[in-house]
Amino acid sequence: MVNVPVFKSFDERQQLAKALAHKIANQLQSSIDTSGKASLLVSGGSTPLALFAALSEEAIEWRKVAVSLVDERWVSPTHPDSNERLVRKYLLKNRAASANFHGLKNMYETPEEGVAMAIEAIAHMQQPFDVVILGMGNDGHTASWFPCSKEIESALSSDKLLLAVNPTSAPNARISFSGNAIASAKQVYLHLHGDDKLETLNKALAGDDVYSMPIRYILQNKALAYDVYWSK
Ligand SMILES: O=C(O)[C@H](O)[C@@H](O)[C@H](O)[C@H](O)COP(=O)(O)O
Repeated sequence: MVNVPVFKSFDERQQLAKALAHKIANQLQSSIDTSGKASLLVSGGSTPLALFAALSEEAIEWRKVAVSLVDERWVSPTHPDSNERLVRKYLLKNRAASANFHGLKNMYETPEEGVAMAIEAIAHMQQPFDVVILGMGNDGHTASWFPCSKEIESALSSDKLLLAVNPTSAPNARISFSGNAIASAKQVYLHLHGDDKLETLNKALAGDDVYSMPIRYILQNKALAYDVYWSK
């Protein structure tokens, strides 16, 4: 089945946040109604904060939802750069406080040493993942698939769920779900704000080299159900 991505644009971030939160909540609840549970992977960064707040208010059976991160900076969960810290602060509150969060950071010094334990930490989440929320950098990275990293080829070809990535253009070593793991999801949302990200998206759509703009791995995947939600 070839997916025809939907592109939805909004004048206000809040409008996007409410609409996308409602859509995601409905998808999670319908998975719960069918299989008794649901799984959600979220990205970090600055874009998703309003979406997390809106999602946290959605009245679904959050105690049956497993939440983890598309990628994580290999820093303490209390560090300002931690995505776990961001999710605990902005998403896992209100009704979503009862969701089951599975962080990726563990006690190992490096993500290379910690990846096996991180895979164990998310092993019981329902797969394929029901919903994955991706952001994008203006270098065309998504997740931690950084074009500057030496691991970019394995990030997009590995059959492992998670791998360590060491970007040179962004702080912190990271751990990230692989291209295959994300592309197997039932639904992916690419969540973007601002004209700069729209310009980057159009540049990515106009070319085909996935290693220079890894977001293309998602955009070119005809079997993957992904929609783009963008606001000014
Ligand atoms: O850990 C991260 O930073 C994210 O997973 C990363 O892929 C993010 O989505 C983009 O870098 C966009 O970040 P902004 O939303 O801050 O522009």
